[in-house]
Amino acid sequence: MLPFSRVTIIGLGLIGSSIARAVRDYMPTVRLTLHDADPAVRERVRALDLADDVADTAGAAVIDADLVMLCVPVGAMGAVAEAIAHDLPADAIVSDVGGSKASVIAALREHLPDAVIVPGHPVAGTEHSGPDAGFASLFKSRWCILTPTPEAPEAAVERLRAFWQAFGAQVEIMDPKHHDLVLAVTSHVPHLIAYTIVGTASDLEDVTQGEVIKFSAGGFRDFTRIAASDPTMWRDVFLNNREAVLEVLQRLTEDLTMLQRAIRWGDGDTLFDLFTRTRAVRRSIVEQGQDDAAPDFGRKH
Ligand SMILES: NC(=O)c1ccc[n+]([C@@H]2O[C@H](COP(=O)([O-])OP(=O)(O)OC[C@H]3O[C@@H](n4cnc5c(N)ncnc54)[C@H](O)[C@@H]3O)[C@@H](O)[C@H]2O)c1
Ligand SMILES: O=C(O)C(=O)C[C@]1(C(=O)O)C=C[C@@H](O)C=C1
Repeated sequence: MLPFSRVTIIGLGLIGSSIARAVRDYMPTVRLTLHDADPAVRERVRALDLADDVADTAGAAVIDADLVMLCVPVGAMGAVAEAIAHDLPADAIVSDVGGSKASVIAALREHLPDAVIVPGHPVAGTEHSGPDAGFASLFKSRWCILTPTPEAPEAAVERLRAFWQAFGAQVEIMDPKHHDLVLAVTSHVPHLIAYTIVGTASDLEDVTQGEVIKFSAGGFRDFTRIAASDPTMWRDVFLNNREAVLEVLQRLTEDLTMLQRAIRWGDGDTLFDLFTRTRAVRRSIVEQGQDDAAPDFGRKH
């Protein structure tokens, strides 16, 4: 049995269009309605034939939905919730895919005080954005974290679990604040480091007359992939997960200072011990089959 029969997706970039494609592939009988605030995106989505209907307003998109999935940048979640509040059916479940959770939950709750809300976050993505970047297999063998509020009925959480599992995702339930701390460590601060190192190298390019970019080796290239990620999405993530990101950054700064001291004083043991420990972390990830660094992240299979 399908968990939902009338799905609406709002926001049709990488994640929204990937979910639309996955619904088409894995749940072909579901009635799928889409909406994006950008008329050019709506036009493109119509041309790609991703849905039964592409609505011009958020309200019209949700009118008969049993699942409404919000796939906009986290800073826009509140505005979308406000835009659908009047037309949302009383028995519809509202979910989202935002990369931070506590502030999104507060924004959704403010505008939809009586709705059933089951927030989520598929931990899967690429550095690309827009409706052409999506692909149906994006969520296969990846985690999707659900962060339901205490008042969310268990049956609603289970329907969301079934929805993501149908796309091949593994579902984990987590407290929203804990989610925000974990993702600050595993995703948000790593992105900030990539943005920083690529920015610094680009500034240094003037000094080295282009050689930093020209002779960039594999390590730097890997950072440039991450640093090409969508500026709006990531601006919103940092503004909306401020506390957890600042906490992790404080710890990182202390560790960097410790490494700086080790290099200054020729303390090779400290460097060697750290690099040995981090190599073991990488090897255990690979052994657990979670290494997806090798494939092309822009893959469309
Ligand atoms: N990109 C990733 O790797 C990734 C992974 C997991 C979760 N997420 C989350 O998914 C969400 C979307 O990210 P994305 O990568 O698909 O972004 P994207 O830039 O590819 O697409 C976002 C879309 O939302 C639309 N939009 C913006 N404001 C809107 C509004 N008020 N009403 C309707 N549409 C609006 C934009 O026009 C755009 O088409 C974000 O919350 C992000 O944190 C992203
Ligand atoms: O692989 C990438 O390009 C990603 O950045 C994906 C990634 C991540 O950091 O793992 C990015 C943001 C998300 O909210 C979830 C997944």
